[in-house]
Amino acid sequence: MTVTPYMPDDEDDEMNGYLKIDRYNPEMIAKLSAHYEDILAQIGEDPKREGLLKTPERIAKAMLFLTQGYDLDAKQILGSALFKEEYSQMVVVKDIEVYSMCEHHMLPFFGKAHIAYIPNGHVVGLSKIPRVVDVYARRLQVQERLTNEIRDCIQETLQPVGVGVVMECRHLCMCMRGVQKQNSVTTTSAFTGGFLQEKTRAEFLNLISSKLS
Ligand SMILES: Nc1nc2c(ncn2[C@@H]2O[C@H](COP(=O)(O)OP(=O)(O)OP(=O)(O)O)[C@@H](O)[C@H]2O)c(=O)[nH]1
Ligand SMILES: [Zn+2]
Repeated sequence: MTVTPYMPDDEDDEMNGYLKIDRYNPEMIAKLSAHYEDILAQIGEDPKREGLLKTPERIAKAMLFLTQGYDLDAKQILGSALFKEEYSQMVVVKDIEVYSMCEHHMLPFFGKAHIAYIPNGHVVGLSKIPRVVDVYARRLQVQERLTNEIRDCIQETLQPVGVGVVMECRHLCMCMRGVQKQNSVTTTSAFTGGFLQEKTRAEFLNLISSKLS
């Protein structure tokens, strides 16, 4: 079996050491592929039929991608782009797409994260906020822990006046199986510092509910 090693698609990633290429090494992919081949047989498929020949390897690569957060350091990523700046109002990055997998069924849950902080002498490079979301989302998760981990990472690294995180997700384990509710959305939130005050929290919630046309 030929295995193509994963390469970061962005030089910046490589330079910052975000991705440890070892995660995608051929030995690891081959080991995982063997397990998935076995699973295909166990569920009643024929792993030797043409359409499935490369499937174990594809799943192995997909799973390594979807769980790459275990090899990434969110605090290091966030801390790599802090800029001294006297801006003291709320910074909000909203509608960040989130794709994660629930730790109970390993089925996807997905939706949006809305994140705000009030700087305390430093601002962070904006792209680092969605990167932090991805680091924690690309692990086996529950939505509540994911929400708290994002909050704690920003609070501890940036030490801002406060952090607010709101997440809205659909869980496929509740849609495709089990209770089979297609439209339910779960909202979680986590706050620190200034966001524990009603006025600040209301400003954040108001900003994330407004639509840009
Ligand atoms: N709190 C929380 N629960 C989650 C999350 N993702 C999935 N779950 C729930 O985890 C629970 C696992 O419950 P179990 O009774 O052990 O598993 P189950 O028999 O598959 O449950 P059903 O989904 O009700 O069929 C289910 O209620 C899921 O809806 C999450 O992010 N947060
Ligand atoms: Zn689940």
